[in-house]
Amino acid sequence: MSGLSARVRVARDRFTLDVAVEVAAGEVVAVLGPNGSGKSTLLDVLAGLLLPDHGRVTVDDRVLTDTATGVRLPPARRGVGLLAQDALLFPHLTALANVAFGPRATGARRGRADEVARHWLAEVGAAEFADRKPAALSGGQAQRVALARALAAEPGLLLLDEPFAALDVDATPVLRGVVRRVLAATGRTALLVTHDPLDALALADRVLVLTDGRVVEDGPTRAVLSRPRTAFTARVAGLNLVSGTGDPAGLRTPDGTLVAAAAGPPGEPAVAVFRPADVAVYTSPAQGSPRNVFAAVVAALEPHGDTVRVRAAATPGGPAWVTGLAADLTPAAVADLALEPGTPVHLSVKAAAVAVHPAGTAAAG
Ligand SMILES: Nc1ncnc2c1ncn2[C@@H]1O[C@H](COP(=O)(O)OP(=O)(O)OP(=O)(O)O)[C@@H](O)[C@H]1O
Repeated sequence: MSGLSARVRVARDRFTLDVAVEVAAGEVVAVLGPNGSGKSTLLDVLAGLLLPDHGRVTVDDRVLTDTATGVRLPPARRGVGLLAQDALLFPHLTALANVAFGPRATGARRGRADEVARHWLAEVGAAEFADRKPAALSGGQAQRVALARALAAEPGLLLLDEPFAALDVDATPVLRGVVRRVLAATGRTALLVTHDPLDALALADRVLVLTDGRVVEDGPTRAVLSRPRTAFTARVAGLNLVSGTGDPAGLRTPDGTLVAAAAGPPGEPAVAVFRPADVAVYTSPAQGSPRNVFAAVVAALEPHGDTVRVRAAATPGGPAWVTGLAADLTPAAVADLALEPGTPVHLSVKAAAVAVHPAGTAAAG
């Protein structure tokens, strides 16, 4: 098929990556996953830096790796471009020469290579930096040049490995906008590894979630992030998620707790999802309209924009699914309640704020 088709198995002592990944021509797929889930291992295999134990990787029907037939094209001959966290430009070359390097290496004459480089520098809004060396570029400017360099090689597959992770907060949205525009304009097939759900929402058509070397979620970006099936996806999407079984009154957890909500799919695996902003925190049990109240202890207090995100942990002997739930409070409320790690609390969320979705078998994550 055109685009990327990869079946990859890499076995290590305590970790096995075993995935099949298809990215249609022109599609952008984001790969999310906890630390150690295998994202870098997957990218290394696609880039040709790591030979899988078993696997086959094709881009636009060209075989790049095939362990069955012994094919292993080296990184430079795969037609796979990489934009990493750091720009990794040649320090002694100008931005123009950095971008022209790829076309030169594949045989273009100097004048033609410079022309191609100027085109791509203009595409990423970096034309004015053409004569500067990397030391005279900001992080965001250097990343633009690195993106131009990756695109100048006309890669059949573009790998974006946490491309904004090393940038200032101000530079990230600007570069994200540049990447978005360029991906749309050039129709590149791309795989994006990121920790930021905003990157996935802004750039990717589809999201894959890796956990322990397996794909546990795969679907359109918005659907996966707004209807997460695993606790990890819910966490990155900034949502609370509780797994259990659908019930006419909401969701029943394995320990028998009812999470009240509009009806769930009766008897089927399901997840209850609610936003941290909809969770109230009390130091004594709350009363009132139909609401859920879960006993917990404060695990951590994290700054989160204008609010404080209260991370909860299970009470001793209490149900484990409470661990990781989040509530967003104002700093004043945190002070009023005298919350600190270890404080026993009650988390309260109205049934109307809880959505129950059918879940795949990965719901326990
Ligand atoms: N060179 C290596 N040799 C042995 N084990 C490794 C090596 N590189 C990674 N691992 C292990 O393989 C597993 C997957 O690691 P990988 O770096 O692919 O995860 P990741 O999802 O990219 O994580 P992160 O988000 O932290 O970058 C981990 O258990 C890791 O400790």
